[in-house]
Amino acid sequence: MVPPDNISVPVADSLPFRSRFSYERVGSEVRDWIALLKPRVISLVVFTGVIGIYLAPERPSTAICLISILCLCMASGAAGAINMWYDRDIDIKMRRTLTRPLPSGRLGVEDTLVYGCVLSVFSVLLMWVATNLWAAGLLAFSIFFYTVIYTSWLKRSTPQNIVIGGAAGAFPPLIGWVAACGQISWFPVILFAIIFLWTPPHFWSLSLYACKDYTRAGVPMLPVVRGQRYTRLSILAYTFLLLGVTLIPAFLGQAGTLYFFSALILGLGFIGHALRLVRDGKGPEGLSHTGDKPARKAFRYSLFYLFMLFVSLVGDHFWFLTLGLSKLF
Ligand code: HEM
Ligand SMILES: CC(C)=CCC/C(C)=C/CC/C(C)=C/COP(=O)(O)OP(=O)(O)O
Repeated sequence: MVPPDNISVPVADSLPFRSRFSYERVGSEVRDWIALLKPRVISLVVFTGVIGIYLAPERPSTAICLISILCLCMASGAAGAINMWYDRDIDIKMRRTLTRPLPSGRLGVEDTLVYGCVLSVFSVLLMWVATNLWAAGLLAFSIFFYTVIYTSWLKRSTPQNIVIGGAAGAFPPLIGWVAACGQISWFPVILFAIIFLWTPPHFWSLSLYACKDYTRAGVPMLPVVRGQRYTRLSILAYTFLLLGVTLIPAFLGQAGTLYFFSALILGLGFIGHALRLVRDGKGPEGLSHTGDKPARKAFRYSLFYLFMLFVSLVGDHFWFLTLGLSKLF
């Protein structure tokens, strides 16, 4: 529509649509909306959920499996967006998070909250319609746990924040299992326990090299409150606990030889990284005397570890089903 002569319009608005439209701008805005979902975190979260679906005793139709995976993706992304909405005041103080869409002002604060809430509600309702009320309830609870219990309460109030808050990220295999078969058993509960115990060494490795960020933002992460040495020893303690718990499925006959040896080797590798962190903390106040490298390596290893551990569960399951080989114990 052509504006009447006596009304002045901003130059950009008076341009024809084609000149105002910029693929680059739209592209970077889409990238920002995706970044709000923490896509790389989603990839591992959803992977553990997929394994929960795969290992369940009953397998629903492919369509239901795909919808359940989509719901897990949307829910964990939505929780990530609400986390970024709530944390925008501290994200602006940390180098690692400064360039996120909200601290850098590229996306609107209210738009982000609406986006996170709409996706959350939609993912839970869709899970309910497509699978069952238990799976939808667990999905809703994990969003609540991550956004309300961890983000708005524990994260800023206690150095044990991620020990308790880690439960949120441990739910996906349980959710996948319940979505697939509508019931619960010990096996997915052990998978929950594995991710629950994996979260502290995963996060504390990162917090060792991001400690200055957390100090600046006033977030009471373990190395800020209890120091580097205590954090390094805590990582070591959790890697031992983790190794013990990962071997349980083999002892209970829920997994066999392939899984047992994979869990053992991967677990010893994690303990190795933790020991290196303890030995490395010989600088002043338990700081590393060789720089950030060992902590960065331990963090990267934590991601590789969880991925490979769940791959080995599937491999092991497949091995038994197709080759009929006997179990270890
Ligand atoms: C409350 C529990 C957890 C905390 C506090 C935590 C913390 C973090 C932090 C601070 C980062 C760095 C993110 C960044 O630089 O943007 C990160 C990265 C990551 N986390 Fe976690 N995490 C938790 C649970 C999990 C869970 C359960 C998973 C998956 C099963 C996971 C998977 C990942 C992945 C894949 C990355 C790498 C992302 C990248 O490369 O950008 N995390 N985590
Ligand atoms: C199904 C479902 C809802 C799953 C939730 C998955 C979940 C809890 C993942 C946790 C991932 C994560 C990066 C936490 C860090 O938050 P942070 O605020 O400490 O880290 P940041 O400083 O990078 O934002």
